[in-house]
Parts: sequence; structure tokens; C-alpha cells
Amino acid sequence: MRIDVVTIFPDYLEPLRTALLGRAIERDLLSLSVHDLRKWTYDVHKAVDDSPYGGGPGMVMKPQVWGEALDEVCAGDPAPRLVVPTPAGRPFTQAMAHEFAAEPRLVFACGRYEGIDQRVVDDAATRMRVDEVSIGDYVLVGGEVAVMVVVEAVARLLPGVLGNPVSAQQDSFSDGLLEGPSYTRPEVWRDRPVPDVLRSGNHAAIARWRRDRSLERTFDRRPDLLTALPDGSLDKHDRAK
Ligand SMILES: N#Cc1c(-c2ccc3cc[nH]c3c2)n[nH]c1N
Repeated sequence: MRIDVVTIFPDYLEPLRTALLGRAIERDLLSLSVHDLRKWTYDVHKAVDDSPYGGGPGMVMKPQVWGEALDEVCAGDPAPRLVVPTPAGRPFTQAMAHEFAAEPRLVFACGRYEGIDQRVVDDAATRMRVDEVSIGDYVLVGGEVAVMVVVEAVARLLPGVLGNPVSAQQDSFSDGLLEGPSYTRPEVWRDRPVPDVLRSGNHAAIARWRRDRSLERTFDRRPDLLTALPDGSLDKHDRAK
């Protein structure tokens, strides 16, 4: 997968070149190109923003600059997919991460200030798939952190990135539920023992116990996920919980 990010703060994306993702880039499992939006400015002040039509606080990012940037970054690609983080976007979910992970290329536009002139998205949508996404119901200062969240969630799904591919198959949300609690050595820590069933070697009982903890946690913290489960997702034992 090829990933391009356009931002006025290229250094913000450097963490993506460390740890697991950094190793994946070194192994050519994905490529990451970060572009400074100011490369496409055309005035001595390298202006990327201007006052909003209709008044209101803050500034809006200029369409001319973004248009030139996306034209060049997306040039020659028959089907780039443009992802624009915004508080007003569709919720970014694990299902969306899987969808993005199937794409050969993703281009991310990092907004700042009050956001990007809407005509940039409208214009791009005439030539490519555009997804305006939100990583949660809170407000950040810019799109860079959101891009790092999305890139990490997507990249970990790419073949070879995670040491154990089973991990991605057993993620929270992979079966529509939150994952349950995890334990490791020591067997007892501050008078708190590991649940006996996890040391029993009875794999069926362990699977049942894990499913029950996952259902309980989901019911307690995210009951909305339970109502969104496809019909038939819960067996009679699940329903008895
Ligand atoms: N995704 C997302 C966001 C943002 C966000 C994204 C882009 C910009 C550009 C200026 N301010 C921004 C906030 N805030 N909260 C979220 N869940």
C-alpha cells in the first residue's frame, strides 16, 4: 500500500516512521510519503488560509493551494482514495479500517484552522473516492493526529505487518464485540490471581469464558454494539448471559 499525507506540519507524521510501522515501511510492506502543503503556495507569505465567507471565527484553508497539491499528489493514479479527517466526518470504524486496508493507495488531507474549503472535497470527488471521516466525538486542533490513528489502524491489517496475524482477527470489534480482559505472569499479583479457567488447559471452557467476559464488557460499556450485531450473532448461551 502507498500512503501519501499532505499537511502543513510534516514533522507531525514522523512517529509513523518508528516502531512497528517504521519496520513495515523498511520492509516495503507499505510506503509513506509526507508532503508539505506550503510547497503549493504561490505568495511570498506562503499563505494556506483566509477569512471565512459569511464571517465566523478562525480561518479556512484556501482551495487553490489544496487543489494544486492534490492534483500533483494524485496525478497519474487512476483510482486514488482521498481520506479527509474532520469532526463532521463519518465515524471511522474497524470495518472502515478493513475497507481502507484493501486499497492500493490512500491519500490523506490534513486540515488545520477551521478546516478546508468544501469545494476542495467537492472537486476531488469528481475524480476520486473521497471519505470525510471522524475518529471520535471530540475536537482536535488539526487532522494530523487523526491521520496517524487511521494509518495505524489500517497498516496493522496489512499482510506481514503484525507478527501474529491472528491478533488482527481477534481484535475488539472483529466479532462486533469488545475484547475481554487479558492476563499474563505472575499467577498472583498483589493478591489478585489469574482466573482459574485460563490455567485449566480446557480450551472450550477458556473460549466460553472469554466470550462471556467480552459480552459482559460490551453490554456494560458499549450496548450500542450489541444492538448493531447481525441477526444470529448471539447463540442461546450468549443470550443467557
Ligand atoms: N478526524 C477528526 C477530528 C478532528 C479534526 C480533524 C481535522 C481538523 C482540521 C482542523 N481541526 C480539525 C479537527 N477533531 N476531532 C476529530 N474526531
